[in-house]
Amino acid sequence: MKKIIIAIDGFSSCGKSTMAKTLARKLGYIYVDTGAMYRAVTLYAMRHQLINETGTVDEAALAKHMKAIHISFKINETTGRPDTYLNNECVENDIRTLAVSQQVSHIASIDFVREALVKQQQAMGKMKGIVMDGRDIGTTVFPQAELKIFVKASAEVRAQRRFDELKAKGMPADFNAILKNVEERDYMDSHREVSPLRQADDALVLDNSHMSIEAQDKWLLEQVEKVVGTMDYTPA
Ligand SMILES: Nc1ncnc2c1ncn2[C@@H]1O[C@H](COP(=O)(O)OP(=O)(O)O)[C@@H](O)[C@H]1O
Ligand SMILES: Nc1ccn([C@@H]2O[C@H](COP(=O)(O)OP(=O)(O)O)[C@@H](O)[C@H]2O)c(=O)n1
Repeated sequence: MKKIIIAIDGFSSCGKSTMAKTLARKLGYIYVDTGAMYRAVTLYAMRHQLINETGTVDEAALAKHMKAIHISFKINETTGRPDTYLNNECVENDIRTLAVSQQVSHIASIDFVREALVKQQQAMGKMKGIVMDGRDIGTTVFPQAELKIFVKASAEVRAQRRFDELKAKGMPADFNAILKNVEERDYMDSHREVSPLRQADDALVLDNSHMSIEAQDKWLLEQVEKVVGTMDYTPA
């Protein structure tokens, strides 16, 4: 069966990874969360004091450290989903904290960081059969992707979803702080010089503000089927 590249981009916390994971499982594709990669580099920079509280990065020092930063994904046997590893340490929860969210867009605006991660992402998609989510997948990583989706939802809806998620995990959560972070990251990600977040010209737009997870999964699968024809997949 023809394998394709599926690029899912959009604003922070709108459900990209939720839909990408489910779709990849249904199709038997590889799933890559590129946000987790930027978050892992950020965690490394924080742990090594390469970024200060206001988001100023010691770029010369970080550049030297880049070769020592190895990011990988391993399937978690309990959740069935990929966990993020930084130099062989599982950092799946550490990279999801608000502290990392508040710093990540600074790290993600640095050209040499993007260059290194984009190279790894492109290598992962060489064989196709991949669903990748992020900010620049349809524009920079895989401009040739056969299917591109751009997801949006109101900032309040997105902050509420993130708040509920952190609460459910028993992690600290403050709605106003999350909303502020979501809005600040949207701005920084859309206004940076290198690969800013923008909708690819040939992307399909999905506003899921008032859409259930089930409905968005169904919609997404329909878009895949339009591209590759009816597929033989295992329903989740
Ligand atoms: N359509 C939806 N309706 C309600 N909640 C959703 C929907 N899609 C995703 N979510 C929830 O929103 C939160 C953020 O989703 P996530 O996939 O992590 O977003 P992103 O990858 O865009 O940052 C998760 O807790 C997820 O379960
Ligand atoms: N392809 C990507 C993915 C993420 N990022 C950066 O990484 C941050 C975290 O991404 P994420 O997808 O984990 O963010 P959430 O939407 O899950 O909150 C984003 O706010 C961007 O600054 C990026 O620049 N390019």
